[in-house]
Amino acid sequence: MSQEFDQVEIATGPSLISKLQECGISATDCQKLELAGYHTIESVAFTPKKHLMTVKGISDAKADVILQESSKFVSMGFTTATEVHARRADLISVTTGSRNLDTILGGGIETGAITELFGEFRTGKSQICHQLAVTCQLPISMGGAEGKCLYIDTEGTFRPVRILAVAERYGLNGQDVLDNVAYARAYNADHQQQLLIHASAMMAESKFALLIIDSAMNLYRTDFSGRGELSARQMHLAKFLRNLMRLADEYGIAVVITNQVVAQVDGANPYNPDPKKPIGGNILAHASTTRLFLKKGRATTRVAKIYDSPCLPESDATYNIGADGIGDPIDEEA
Ligand SMILES: Nc1ncnc2c1ncn2[C@@H]1O[C@H](COP(=O)(O)OP(=O)(O)OP(=O)(O)O)[C@@H](O)[C@H]1O
Repeated sequence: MSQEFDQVEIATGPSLISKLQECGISATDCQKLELAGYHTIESVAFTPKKHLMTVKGISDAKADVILQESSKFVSMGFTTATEVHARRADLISVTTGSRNLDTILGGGIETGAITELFGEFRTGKSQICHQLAVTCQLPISMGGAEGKCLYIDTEGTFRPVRILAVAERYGLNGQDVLDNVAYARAYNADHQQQLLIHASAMMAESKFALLIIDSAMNLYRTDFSGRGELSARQMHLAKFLRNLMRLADEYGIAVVITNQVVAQVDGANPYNPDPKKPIGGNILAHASTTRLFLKKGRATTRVAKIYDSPCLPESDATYNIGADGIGDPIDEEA
């Protein structure tokens, strides 16, 4: 099975910013946009004018022309619900490796959206990320999305050997699979943000199907401390999440972020002896399309619960963390 995605032509995907030159936007202006992280016409079309004007060398009048020309390439008006329904039926999902988990997720991890995995330590958040880094490369018929993976690690827990173990399970060439995972370690919240600009440039060049941030909040917890910095932290986080959403929209990739939990002290349910809630507040809650709460189960099993989704019911699934990645509990597999 070939794992070469570089040669894949993106026929219906995003249009490169240089294409704006065909409508009279100068090469220099296209370069300025690229330097500011706008690599596709879609990214420009989805940006508010006031943000475009913050790009060095782009004046009020220029921003107007650029937005006007960009809008000709991107459909941004009304459409019928029938068309939306048909488009959603074609949506590709990436398998988690566990049939139980895929079922409650409506088929797997949705592309073009943000999925948040949150839970205590050792619940398998990073293991699921490693699993998805492989399965996103599978053919669509096998539950994949036929694209590469971009992995941003903020905790230093990325282990290529786990990728190799999962690749072997699916009969893929380990070396090819590793070559299709672009890895970066983020060292602080600014760097984490900056990496998204590189990510956007890479996605414009070749076909990526998945972006992982493991974990999204870790550096925010260390870089911003106390209530005094809460507002600055949330503003920084909001910008980061907006950029993540932009990438999901623009390139149709699946974005998976992991998150930690804290004990819930205020407004806790008296019937729940050990209430936990994800960190990041409302800003993170609203940015994630689907939130999955992971809990420990018996031995190597774990329980996932849909916590918040626009169209999935609240339901539970049990999965297993094995040597070859995520699967269903062993007795069920048999
Ligand atoms: N090679 C392996 N074979 C089987 N199980 C493994 C293997 N490597 C790790 N695990 C299991 O995966 C679990 C850890 O999962 P993971 O690191 O994904 O947790 P996490 O939720 O990301 O935790 P944290 O918040 O600490 O990062 C442990 O229970 C560990 O036993």
